[in-house]
Amino acid sequence: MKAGVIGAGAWGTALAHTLSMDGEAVRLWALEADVVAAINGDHANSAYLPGVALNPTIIATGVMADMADCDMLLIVCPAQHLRAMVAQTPACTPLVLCSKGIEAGTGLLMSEVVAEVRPDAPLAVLSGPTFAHEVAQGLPTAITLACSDADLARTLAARIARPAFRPYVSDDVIGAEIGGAVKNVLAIACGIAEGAGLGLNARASLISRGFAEMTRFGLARGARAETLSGLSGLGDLVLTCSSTNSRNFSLGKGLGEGRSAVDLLANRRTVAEGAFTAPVLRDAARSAGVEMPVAEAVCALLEGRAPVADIVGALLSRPLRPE
Ligand SMILES: NC(=O)C1=CN([C@@H]2O[C@H](COP(=O)(O)OP(=O)(O)OC[C@H]3O[C@@H](n4cnc5c(N)ncnc54)[C@H](O)[C@@H]3O)[C@@H](O)[C@H]2O)C=CC1
Ligand SMILES: O=C(CO)COP(=O)(O)O
Repeated sequence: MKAGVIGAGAWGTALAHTLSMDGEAVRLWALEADVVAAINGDHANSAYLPGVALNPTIIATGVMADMADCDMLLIVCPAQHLRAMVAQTPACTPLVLCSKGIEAGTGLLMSEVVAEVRPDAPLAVLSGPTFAHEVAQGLPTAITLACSDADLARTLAARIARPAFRPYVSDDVIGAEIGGAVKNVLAIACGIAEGAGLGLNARASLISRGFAEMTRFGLARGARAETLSGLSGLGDLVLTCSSTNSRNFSLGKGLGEGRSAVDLLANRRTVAEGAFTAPVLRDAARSAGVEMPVAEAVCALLEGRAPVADIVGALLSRPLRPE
């Protein structure tokens, strides 16, 4: 049996590379024929993960039926495509959800989408501080593997763990998902602060107040506080809010410099999930009665409703309140 990865963007490719490091066969499904050809022919994916010599035991395919003999499937497509992708996967294989986002139109987390599309599929969530290019280089990180079935969690953790890739098991699936989805929106906010030249104090304040928003929203959705302060929440928040290696942070930086979201998002091949999650998160928070002023501010800038200075000014002039 071999591991399967659905989605050959940066993260799917890095995961396939990591899982195949000991010569294990890994099957990688890619949407684009040129990506399939490059992985099989050149052992490279210059479109999404340039500069990495991929292990030759990764076999790419564009045919979903080829994934039927995999003993687990890591789902690593953009969140807004997860419903369509999961509907095509072979039945009864454990699914490990690696996408970070909330579905537009439904407000559903990825596990909730799978529960609709594939109600019988055993599922887990893999989420944490994992820039794809670092993981692909074999640099160390730790990550949350959340699954409501403790036996399956242990089995998957053992299957996925590598010397420099260390999963910690949790049974809080919702908590792990909310951390990964919300941190992308907050990374846009920190990028905005960077682009607008607001300084490192502003960034630290945004991380801290953003984490308070993540926690309020997570608790309202049934997440546990310790999951939100763990690898998939605070861990990934700190990573993504600190570096232009993050697509979300970079998008925010462009917004902070005064460029429009339409301009920044046009014709891009890679995904900045926070741009899609932000309005869904705002609406979900409003309907749950959860205050998320930083997420609201990100939406206002993405929608081009006011200049950066006005939006920052509005955030800073909110009524004073206890921490
Ligand atoms: N890049 C990273 O460091 C990490 C990314 N993730 C998450 O993994 C997910 C995938 O991100 P990346 O691998 O970075 O993608 P990417 O930004 O490198 O590439 C875009 C991906 O979207 C796919 N795509 C485009 N149109 C599609 C469609 N209509 N249907 C299905 N797939 C389509 C492309 O084939 C490609 O695989 C996202 O949810 C992201 O938040 C999670 C952890 C780390
Ligand atoms: O999720 C990530 C790291 O854990 C990647 O972040 P970006 O999608 O912002 O690049």
